[in-house]
Amino acid sequence: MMMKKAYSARYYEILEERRNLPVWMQKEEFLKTFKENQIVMLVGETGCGKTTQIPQFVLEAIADENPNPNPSKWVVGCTQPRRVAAISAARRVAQEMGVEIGQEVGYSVGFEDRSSPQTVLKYLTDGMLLREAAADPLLERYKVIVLDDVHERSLATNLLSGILKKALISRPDLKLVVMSQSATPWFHKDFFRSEPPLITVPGRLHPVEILYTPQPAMDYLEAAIRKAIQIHMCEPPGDVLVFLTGAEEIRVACRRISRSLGDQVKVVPLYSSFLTPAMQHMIFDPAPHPAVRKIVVAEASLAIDGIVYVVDPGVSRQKVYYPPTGLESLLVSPISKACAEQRAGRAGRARPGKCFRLYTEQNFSDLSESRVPEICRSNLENTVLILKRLLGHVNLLSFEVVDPPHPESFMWALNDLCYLGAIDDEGNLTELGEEMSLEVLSLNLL
Ligand SMILES: Nc1ncnc2c1ncn2[C@@H]1O[C@H](COP(=O)(O)OP(=O)(O)OP(=O)(O)O)[C@@H](O)[C@H]1O
Repeated sequence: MMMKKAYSARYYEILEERRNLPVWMQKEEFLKTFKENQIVMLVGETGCGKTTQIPQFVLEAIADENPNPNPSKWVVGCTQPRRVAAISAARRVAQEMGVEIGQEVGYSVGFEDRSSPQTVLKYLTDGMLLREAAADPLLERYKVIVLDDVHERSLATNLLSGILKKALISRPDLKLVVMSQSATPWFHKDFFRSEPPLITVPGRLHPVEILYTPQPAMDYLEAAIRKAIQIHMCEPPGDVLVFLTGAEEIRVACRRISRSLGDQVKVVPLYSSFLTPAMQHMIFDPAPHPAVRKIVVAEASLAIDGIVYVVDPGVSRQKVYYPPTGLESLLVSPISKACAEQRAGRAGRARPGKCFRLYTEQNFSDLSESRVPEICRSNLENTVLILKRLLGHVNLLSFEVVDPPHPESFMWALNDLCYLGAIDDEGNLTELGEEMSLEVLSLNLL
């Protein structure tokens, strides 16, 4: 491949693990499809190897076609809706490729940029790529963009769909890979000029038994802590993944579980502001002894091996918009059925597992089918400010995105911004509008 150097024994060990991931079964099909098309769609279950392997296949395809590539012109950018996923994937892929993080493989999230002129594969949040598009709307420094986890329907990935749609027409040399865990509006044949090929990677999930509570838990934090302890006391060996909604709750739960079970378990918190390299080892490495059970308490999940039990309280912290006040807030809200199924799926990767839902079967049937796109849960005035700042004179009504808001809502947002003095009669940002857009950008996209 591209790093011409002697590899360590660990490199070959990891290579063996990688070759067992489901995406490797379709590597040749992917390489051929990628080489023959400008856009490729890929759908694959959690843990099949999308995030870590596909960008490396892309590097291989580019190297096949360009024997002397110029790193400053053919960077592969892989977006993630969450920081924790971008950092974790970059570190893992650097290890898999036997390179130092920040050199050939890097990441860029929030205020942290671990990339360099040598970087050929950069993991970044979708918000960071959107910011880069402000200065470089055709994304000239990228040869390939891999958009990951588009099923999450984040605002930034949605806005990137409009930017990429234009860039792909202006730059026939730019390529796009869109990856998802399930079918998404990206796959509708009308969004791009022609229908892109779709590669489906079959999962290898074992059956997962779903257990509901007879009554919904009144205090989901308390119920989740008790369930984790009970699983350890009553269930055969196997690691546990507990979903909670934020750093504070995760810290409380970790403390309480550790206090109750002591060194019979290894309790690991997983949230973005706490993802040090040492923490990452604790999350992915098996427990120090087979008799010790690993319990990961997470706000969002990564594909972690060895999980057999999942505790799902049925909620997550989500952006919610309340039109009468125009305010956006992060509220603990019910997840969708699709999200509940993905959470359950985390239990069945290694062997048959169990998912303990801390709510009733009726509560599950009442959940919405899939996640509401973030653009529909956001204050559109903020979205207009972001677009105006990033794209200048863009005609918002002709800016097509995969998950479009109602066209009239754009008009209302523009009217309100004019009324506030953030936009002038020609639709340009005023000085006040520039200031407001800067604030909105840093709050929404970092
Ligand atoms: N940071 C890491 N450290 C160790 N192993 C990892 C790490 N990240 C991923 N892996 C391994 O690679 C496998 C594939 O993970 P990957 O994130 O590529 O899957 P995925 O299909 O993208 O899953 P998802 O859709 O849930 O993101 C995991 O099951 C795990 O074995």
